[in-house]
Amino acid sequence: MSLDIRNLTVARGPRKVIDELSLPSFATGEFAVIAGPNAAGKSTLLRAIAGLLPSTGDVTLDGQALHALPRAEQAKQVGFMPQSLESRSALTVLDSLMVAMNAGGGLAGRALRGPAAGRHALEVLERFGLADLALRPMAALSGGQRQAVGLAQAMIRDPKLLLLDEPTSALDLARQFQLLSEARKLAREGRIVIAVLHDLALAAQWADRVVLLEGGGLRASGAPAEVLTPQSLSQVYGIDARVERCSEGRVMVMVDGLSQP
Ligand SMILES: Nc1ncnc2c1ncn2[C@@H]1O[C@H](COP(=O)(O)OP(=O)(O)OP(=O)(O)O)[C@@H](O)[C@H]1O
Repeated sequence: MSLDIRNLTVARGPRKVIDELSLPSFATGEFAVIAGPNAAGKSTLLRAIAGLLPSTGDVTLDGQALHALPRAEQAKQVGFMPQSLESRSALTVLDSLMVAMNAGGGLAGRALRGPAAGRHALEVLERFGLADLALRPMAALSGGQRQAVGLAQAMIRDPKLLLLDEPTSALDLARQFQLLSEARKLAREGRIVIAVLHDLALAAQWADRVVLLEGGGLRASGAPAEVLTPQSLSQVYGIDARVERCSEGRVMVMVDGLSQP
């Protein structure tokens, strides 16, 4: 399976935020991270791939034009975990998963309501270590708990393509580790997983590939050690940074200051 993005253009208001963007293909098993400064267009790109924002150009999954599929079919192929953590919902965590399961027509070939649906939702919560939260209202969760539930919601239909928008922003160090190792595992099981991350140390540690965006365009794409260099960080973020190479090909990024204008 591959995800191909060619000549993607996305406008927000009157302005083209992403203009004719093409990316190297993403392949099954891959965990890719999209990085870049604030307002680079990372969330816009992710939402456009998910079909949540109108776009022109080609987004194909396994050669199939993703956005030409009926909405329910798109929702089965693509799981999207949004950045926003707000929830005033009185729904329980378990109910919120059932809603996610049935949105856009539900899971193909499964009993969608009643005990079978509840069992499926519980299995997914168990997989992510969240079964204890099943009966808690969404509004009564901490930001980090809500973010962890967001991953379970995005995974409820077992999508082939999983898109995560800043999935670790509210998580403590242990849960960041847990979520990113889970994200990589989900990729290795036969999916494509793409996450927006600001933390370049986490990107370097976990990603197979880093896609660096700047001003809605592609600045670099490749293995973390190729993409995260002092030169590229200076050009894209305007920082003086050291990039240290550690064991297992990992890199560590240390920011010493802002580049001189
Ligand atoms: N709803 C909107 N209406 C108009 N412009 C928007 C809207 N949302 C985002 N934009 C603009 O689109 C551009 C890209 O925003 P986007 O949220 O995709 O960036 P980002 O790289 O995800 O940023 P951040 O790291 O700050 O979350 C920005 O210039 C932003 O102001």
